[in-house]
Amino acid sequence: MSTEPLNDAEGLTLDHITVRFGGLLALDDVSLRVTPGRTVGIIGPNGAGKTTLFNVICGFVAPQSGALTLDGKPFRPKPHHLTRRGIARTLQGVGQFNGMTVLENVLVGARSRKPEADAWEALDRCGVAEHARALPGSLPYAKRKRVELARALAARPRILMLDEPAGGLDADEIRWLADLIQGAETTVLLVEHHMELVMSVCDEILVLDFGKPIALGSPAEIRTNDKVAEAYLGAAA
Ligand SMILES: Nc1ncnc2c1ncn2[C@@H]1O[C@H](COP(=O)(O)OP(=O)(O)OP(=O)(O)O)[C@@H](O)[C@H]1O
Repeated sequence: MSTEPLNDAEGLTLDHITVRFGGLLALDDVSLRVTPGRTVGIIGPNGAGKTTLFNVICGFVAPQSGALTLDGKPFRPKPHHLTRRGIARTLQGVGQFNGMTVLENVLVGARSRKPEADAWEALDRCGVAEHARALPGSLPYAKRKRVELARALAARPRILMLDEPAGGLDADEIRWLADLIQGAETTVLLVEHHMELVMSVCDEILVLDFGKPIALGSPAEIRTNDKVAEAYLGAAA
């Protein structure tokens, strides 16, 4: 894996990121370039550092060393500025405000001068427009996951970060999700345990193990990588 300094190309780069929580090395010198339009998977066993990596990109966790760039410029992410910078993230689970309707929840994500139009378009795209006036808590789990996706899409992000979007979904819903990701006209960062989904939608996959990047490559390369088999796929088998 390359340890060359990353140049100032378009897109998001993480350059030698290290995060420690006390004595625990959660991310150990992780570099990644996310080129616009690509779908990049981040996989690894439980505790490998995937969520921490997402939290660094979102500004929830500040790395002890390393740097990020966005479109070639230094990027010091702040959670409340993310959508303004073109980044939207779904949360694990469903994470909605229960006192608000589905539409109101999705409007929280919308940022343009026409938030209603963006919210309705996102609801439509996720197949949940008919539930716009419902309270999220009245919907089945899979529909609530779609609402969570719609909330992120309503921001019209350039970079869509999906945190375990397949968790708790059945095979039909996962197929629908795969189609949505493949049809997305944005860069997608995907943290996911569902290997079939990751392998089918990603252009490139970063594998972490105990915070260390152990492989970076196409799905075919990752499938046949011995270190990955040992660290992750073997463990899941
Ligand atoms: N705020 C924190 N304080 C202390 N330790 C933390 C904190 N956040 C994460 N960790 C630890 O850092 C390591 C990486 O955690 P992280 O949640 O990033 O892993 P993950 O790959 O997302 O795991 P999972 O697949 O289970 O979600 C784990 O050992 C975790 O316990």
